[in-house]
Amino acid sequence: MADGGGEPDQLAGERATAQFDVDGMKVAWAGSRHAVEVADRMARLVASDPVFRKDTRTMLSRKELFKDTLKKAAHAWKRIVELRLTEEEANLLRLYVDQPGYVDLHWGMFVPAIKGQGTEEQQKKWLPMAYKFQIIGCYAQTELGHGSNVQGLETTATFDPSADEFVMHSPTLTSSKWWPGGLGKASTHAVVYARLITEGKDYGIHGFIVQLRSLDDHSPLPGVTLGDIGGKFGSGAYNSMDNGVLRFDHVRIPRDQMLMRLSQVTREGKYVHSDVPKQLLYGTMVYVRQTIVADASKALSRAVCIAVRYSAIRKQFGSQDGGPETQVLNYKTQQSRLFPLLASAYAYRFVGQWLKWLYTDVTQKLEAKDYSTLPEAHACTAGLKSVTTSATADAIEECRKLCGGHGYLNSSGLPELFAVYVPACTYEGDNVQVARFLMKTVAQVATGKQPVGTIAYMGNIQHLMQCKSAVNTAEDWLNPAAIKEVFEARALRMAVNCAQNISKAPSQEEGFSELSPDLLEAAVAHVQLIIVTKFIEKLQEDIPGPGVKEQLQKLCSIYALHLLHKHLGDFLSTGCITARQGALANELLGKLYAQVRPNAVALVDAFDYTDHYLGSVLGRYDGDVYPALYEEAWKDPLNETVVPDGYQEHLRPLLKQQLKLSRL
Ligand SMILES: CCCCCCCC/C=C\CCCC(=O)SCCNC(=O)CCNC(=O)[C@H](O)C(C)(C)COP(=O)(O)OP(=O)(O)OC[C@H]1O[C@@H](n2cnc3c(N)ncnc32)[C@H](O)[C@@H]1OP(=O)(O)O
Ligand SMILES: Cc1cc2nc3c(=O)[nH]c(=O)nc-3n(C[C@H](O)[C@H](O)[C@H](O)COP(=O)(O)OP(=O)(O)OC[C@H]3O[C@@H](n4cnc5c(N)ncnc54)[C@H](O)[C@@H]3O)c2cc1C
Repeated sequence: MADGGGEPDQLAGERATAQFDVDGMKVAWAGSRHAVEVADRMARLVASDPVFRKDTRTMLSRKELFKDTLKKAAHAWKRIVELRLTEEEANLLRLYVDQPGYVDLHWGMFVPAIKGQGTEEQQKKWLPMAYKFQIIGCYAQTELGHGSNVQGLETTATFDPSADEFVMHSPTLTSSKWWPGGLGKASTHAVVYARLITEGKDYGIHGFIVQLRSLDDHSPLPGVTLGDIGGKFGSGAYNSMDNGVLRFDHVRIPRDQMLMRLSQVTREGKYVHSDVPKQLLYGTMVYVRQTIVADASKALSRAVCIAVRYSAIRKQFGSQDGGPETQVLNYKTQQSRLFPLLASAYAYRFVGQWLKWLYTDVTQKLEAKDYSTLPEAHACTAGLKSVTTSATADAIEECRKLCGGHGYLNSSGLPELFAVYVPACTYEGDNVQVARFLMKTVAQVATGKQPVGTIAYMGNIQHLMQCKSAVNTAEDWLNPAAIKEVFEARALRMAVNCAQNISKAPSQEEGFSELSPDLLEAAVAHVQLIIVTKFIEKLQEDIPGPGVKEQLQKLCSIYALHLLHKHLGDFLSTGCITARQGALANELLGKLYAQVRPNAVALVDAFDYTDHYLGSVLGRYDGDVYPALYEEAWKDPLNETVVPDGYQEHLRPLLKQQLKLSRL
């Protein structure tokens, strides 16, 4: 036992009860043995480097934090170059540095925008500079007055044939670019989205590469107004990012800085649109949404890892005679709140891996001019992004509550994790854009067209509209086919209900508007079906390691059945299950929680996170929580002096005055 009552042995005991091979689970989580090895190596590289320390980050002022972010980004780049890291290694190194900054947008959006929307010539010119950090780029789309509605953007790019240049201009206050990460202080360039005007006609939104700052002294170029938009939610957290404001006053750029893969403006000013679908303009968003889904499982698994380990250490009640108290992880309520989140972390991990595959597949098809899978990719990325981010933000907050009072301390890591994570619900849109896609599919199914991919189940409409679940015992819910059938039936029936109600409206648009809350629920049901299905499909793969597949089967059942329990109203009102079957699902959930209990700590160990990356005294691998909490407290700047600053001015006179009054 450690000094002060911490119980490091407690976690060793927990690890000893695991009924599966943790190394095997690490492989299942990471995707391959190679992925485990690289991630482990990069995590340790970061953890052992003093420049990447982050334990006092929440105590820094905004300016100190931003400078620290610049230092870490530069140091990370130095290490990447010195060690000749591969792209995979470099991405992981940045992940483990774990501090949002301009590099995220440079690699995550600026480079992909040029790759996706630039011609070969433009890529040849700009990408080598971006790859070597000779220029730093951001993605400047959102404006003060327009975020979700991209077609409503006001910034103009007017072609001037006499000079062969575009004139970039911000005509109103609301047209100021507002929010782009990295824009405020770091970026030298941006991909700017603006209305293209040529020959007096407005051709809508297009992308342009614009230099913003001097490459000599970093000052804004003439006609460019730039700055940071101000402090954001939480101490530290996303304030390491310089989200910025940008205004143009008739700034000129050469014609060839319009991204011209989708459409071109000729030397004479003629607008030409190629045969590429115009929605490819939104391709960078599809790419980044796919990465945001993968990030959801990372953020969620971190929170769950902290909450599970701490719940195994923390003891409350249970002894009337001075004997040991009960680990809070043994309480059924703690399990019923925590284990669905543990299962969700695994579910999001696997759906994220699948989404990455889907994105790669679509990209290859696009190269071959096959655009058929683009609508599905758009619907899946937008839908999964929206559902996984909002569930993850809620889950991090739930993990904080599950850690009681100590979860509210910065040293728990949870407040910062929440504050950094929660904007993911907002950026890249919070609407589940999948609903229109579903309504189109329902209409197509009615004409006899057979849907494919994630909407293939809709082709089974005859069966799914009238089937009744055959579940008769709690254990029947362990059958993946039984789960899949009710999730498919629920999603389809909700979508068909919406389509029928829309058809009764005076016009389709009015129907869409009136029914948008129902459409959102139908979209969520469809997205949850995708996540459940991808988890089930994962279990059909060869998963080596004693007991690994069995644990994943339990987690898959927990993930699906907790959704069924949470959305019981949907399943009952659409007639997919009976109230008794709902109760049986809940009965099985209780049994599954008991089976996961001895494996819980090992299941979070399989995420393979270093203490540095977790950044939490409550989630420490060794479980030595109390001495660490105690030690952390003394690091607070308030404890630098025993008597606080301000005592002489504000406390002493007050206390003296009270003394005088009491003597009266
Ligand atoms: C190393 C990697 C690290 C990466 C980590 C990076 C993290 C960085 C952190 C933060 C980054 C944040 C960046 C941003 O926030 S950038 C700004 C994002 N902005 C948005 O998300 C705006 C949201 N709005 C939308 O998405 C809009 O709905 C819209 C799609 C733009 C609407 O456009 P529009 O009005 O033209 O379109 P419609 O809705 O009418 O749709 C027309 C048809 O097009 C189809 N569609 C829409 N989008 C797409 C797409 N992306 N791909 C394919 N098809 C698309 C749509 O379904 C309609 O089809 P239909 O057949 O019905 O006509
Ligand atoms: C931390 C952070 C980083 C960002 N980084 C970038 C960046 O790098 N580059 C960039 O260009 N942008 C960036 N953004 C901007 C971001 O993409 C937008 O904030 C986002 O797209 C939402 O737009 P909005 O803020 O205008 O919200 P709004 O669209 O004003 O949304 C407000 C509310 O209205 C609802 N709403 C909007 N339209 C509809 C509709 N048609 N039907 C129903 N409800 C609707 C929304 O759901 C929401 O509830 C960032 C934002 C944040 C918070």
